[in-house]
This record gives sequence, structure tokens and C-alpha cells, in this order.
Amino acid sequence: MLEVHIRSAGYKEAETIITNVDFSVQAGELVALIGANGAGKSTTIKGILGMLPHMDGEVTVSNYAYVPEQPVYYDYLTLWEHMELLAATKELSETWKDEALKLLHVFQMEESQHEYLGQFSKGMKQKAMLMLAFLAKPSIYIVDEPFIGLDPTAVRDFLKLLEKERKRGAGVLLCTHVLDTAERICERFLLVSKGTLLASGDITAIQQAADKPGESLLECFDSIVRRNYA
Ligand SMILES: Nc1ncnc2c1ncn2[C@@H]1O[C@H](COP(=O)(O)OP(=O)(O)OP(=O)(O)O)[C@@H](O)[C@H]1O
Repeated sequence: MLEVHIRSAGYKEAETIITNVDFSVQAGELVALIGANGAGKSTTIKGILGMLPHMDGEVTVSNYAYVPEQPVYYDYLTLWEHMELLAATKELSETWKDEALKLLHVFQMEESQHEYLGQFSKGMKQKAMLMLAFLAKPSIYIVDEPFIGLDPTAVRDFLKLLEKERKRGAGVLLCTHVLDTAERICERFLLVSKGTLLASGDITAIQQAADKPGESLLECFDSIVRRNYA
């Protein structure tokens, strides 16, 4: 699904931002990429997407959908027109319209489907990005911070859809600061600090790395990051 082997990467030749970031996401897996502000999470994602000017490493990624933290859209296309555009460029089968209507219903966006995205609120734009990703039915989802802008109902509905997609066999790489939710839903964690992968594995592996058996992901995260910055 996704194989990442980044030896070093950054924005300028003389300045390495991330070093030795190696991980994979398998079919049906939900993996959280976590780390403090400035740790290198977004840079890692840019490396995966081939958006870094300097990168020494290899990335193998199958058909993916990327949901950025900052929505990217056409100001003067409506939500429905964005969906039509996606269906045309991805050559989705005719059933895409049924899927689109279901998604509009789930995200309670039926009334806004013919409005311009440029006029949407922050959360509505984020919902639109998620709907477009779900409509594409990729084999891997790369989602950057979905929990901050969405209302609680939308978060719940997003998680339900994600679960359904995992059952279909899709893998998910989720970058987030919302560690209690990540702990509840993810089976593996990748803890990035100062541009490198400091700990990875299930909650037990993270607890071992933090030397905090039985503690929450947040406690372990705090302990590992503080130790690395001491
Ligand atoms: N476009 C850029 N040009 C140069 N340096 C950058 C650029 N974007 C990020 N950086 C630097 O790369 C480092 C890692 O930043 P990155 O955006 O990957 O962090 P992050 O873990 O995603 O943080 P946050 O949780 O705050 O979003 C930081 O030191 C940052 O200043």
C-alpha cells in the first residue's frame, strides 16, 4: 500500500529537515503519524507525495487520496461540480452519483451541494475534501489533521466511513494532534520528533519506548518528546 524509506529530505539542499523515516501502511491498517509542532509530519507527507525539492529515499504508494489540512479547491466550482470533475478525471463508474448523494447525506451537505466552495465555512470545506476523497475510493488515504475543523457529528460520521473503507481493504495514514482519538481508533503509531522516527508500533510498543507501561498515548508522547528535547 505505502512503503516509505526516506534517508534525508528537506526544502533546501543544505538543510535536512527529516532523516531516516522508514515505515509502511498495509491494506486495512489505520496508522497515526504523530509529533510535536515542527517535528516533521507535514514534511514527511510532502515527501510521500513527491512535493519536496530535495529527497534522498524511496516511496512506493498505490492509488491514494490526500486530504490536506488546508483545503485546496476551485473558488468558482460548486461542490457538485467538484464531484463531477473528480468523476471525469478519475473515470469513476456511473454509480459515482449514488455514492455522491450518500456522502452528501452523511455529511449533511445536501443543501450546499450547488454552492461555490469559495463561500463555504472552514469545516464545510474540510467536509468537501473528505467527501471527494471517499468518492475516489483510493487504496490508501493520507489525511492531514481531520479532527480540528469538523463538528463532533462530522467527526463521528467521518470515522464510521473510514472504518467501512478499512473493511474494504483501504489503508489510512492519519496525521493528527488529537491523541485521545488516535489512541482509540489507530492500531499503530509513528512518533516523529526533530525530523526522525523516534518510536513506532502499537500502544504497547509506544509505552515501552516511553517506559510508561499502561499509560495513555498522550502521556507516552509527552515523555518521549520531552526526553528528546531535553
Ligand atoms: N516550506 C518550508 N520551507 C522551509 N522549511 C520548512 C517549510 N515547511 C516547514 N519547514 C520546516 O520544517 C520543519 C518541520 O515542519 P513540518 O511542517 O513538517 O512540521 P509538522 O510536524 O507538520 O508541524 P505542525 O504540527 O506544527 O504542523 C520545521 O522546522 C519547519 O520550520
